[in-house]
Amino acid sequence: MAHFLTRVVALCASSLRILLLLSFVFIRICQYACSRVLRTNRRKSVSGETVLITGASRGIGRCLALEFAKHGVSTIVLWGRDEEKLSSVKMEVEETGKARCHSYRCDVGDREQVYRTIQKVQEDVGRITILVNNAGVVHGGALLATDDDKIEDTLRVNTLSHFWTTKSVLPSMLANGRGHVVGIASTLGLFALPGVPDYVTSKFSVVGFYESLAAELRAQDRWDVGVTCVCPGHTTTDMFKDLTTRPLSLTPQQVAEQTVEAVKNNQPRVILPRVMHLTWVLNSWLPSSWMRTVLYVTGAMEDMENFCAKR
Ligand SMILES: NC(=O)C1=CN([C@@H]2O[C@H](COP(=O)(O)OP(=O)(O)OC[C@H]3O[C@@H](n4cnc5c(N)ncnc54)[C@H](OP(=O)(O)O)[C@@H]3O)[C@@H](O)[C@H]2O)C=CC1
Ligand SMILES: CC1=C(/C=C/C(C)=C/C=C/C(C)=C/C=O)C(C)(C)CCC1
Repeated sequence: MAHFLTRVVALCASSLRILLLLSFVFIRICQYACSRVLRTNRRKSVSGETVLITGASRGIGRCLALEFAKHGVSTIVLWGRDEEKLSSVKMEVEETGKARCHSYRCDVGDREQVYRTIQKVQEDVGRITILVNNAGVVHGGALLATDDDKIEDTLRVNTLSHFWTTKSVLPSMLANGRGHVVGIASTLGLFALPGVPDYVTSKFSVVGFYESLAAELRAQDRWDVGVTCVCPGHTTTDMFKDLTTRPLSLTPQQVAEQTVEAVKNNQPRVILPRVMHLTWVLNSWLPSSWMRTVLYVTGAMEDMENFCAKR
């Protein structure tokens, strides 16, 4: 009898959650439709801004630099470790004839280097008005098979760097009443796949960082500094090149376009592709076995295991 009652209560709880979820989706759709019809989302221009992009020597960072140039920013500052690749991206930006471009070698995993390089940038170029924290690494490997040094490296580059760069540029943004901080997180900051525990942890932390940054600014009634956290799914760059490409995989160009669009719309969170919103909902609202089934059935679980096996 007790077992039967427990099952009934569990079923009622699940149904209630699904009902709440459907109402939430309905409200969100209405809210979106209203904002499109009434155009309440005020768009801002990025023209004349000075953008700093970390991890700009290739992949998403490179596309971001070219995309921001297309949208009329006046100056782009590129950071990375590979100076040859940085120079080549700098040339590509300059060839567009749309923005000035500077590049600096900086290992964002090294706090003192970040502080020194920011200071140099501010002396050479002036104040940064849009910061894009994009640099990232993945080592790959199950928890017990991953070296401690690699775990620390992932957290330093993927997460802690956002603290150091943001602490460096936020004071001037606040003093001037204008700015935007963007973080490139991941859908792996919303749900986990096996085999990359340090990467997943770093990305969940990045999502938390932007939530708390926005909360802190809004609590002080500061709406003049925008905060955007971008969570892309698998993107066809060097980073996850050993992962099976699927129809839902993104190109770095798509991620860059949606990121600039989100800055212009002052959007706090972007999940790409849009259908990935469902995974966030699944993961946070429904029993964990549902998400595991989706990951299993779609082959996502196996893809990541194969990716790790190639490392
Ligand atoms: N590819 C994907 O499937 C997805 C990627 N992302 C995220 O997008 C961001 C960009 O990734 P993506 O373009 O795909 O990756 P790439 O590997 O193509 O590029 C990574 C960039 O980060 C830079 N970087 C790495 N380590 C450091 C470091 N210690 N200091 C400074 N720069 C560093 C690299 O520059 P250099 O080698 O010159 O130092 C490079 O420019 C990352 O944060 C990643 O986690 C999110 C979702 C999906
Ligand atoms: C969950 C899920 C999928 C796979 C997602 C994957 C494989 C994401 C990988 C993300 C990466 C590599 C992020 C890096 O930061 C599919 C198959 C699209 C179908 C819908 C549900």
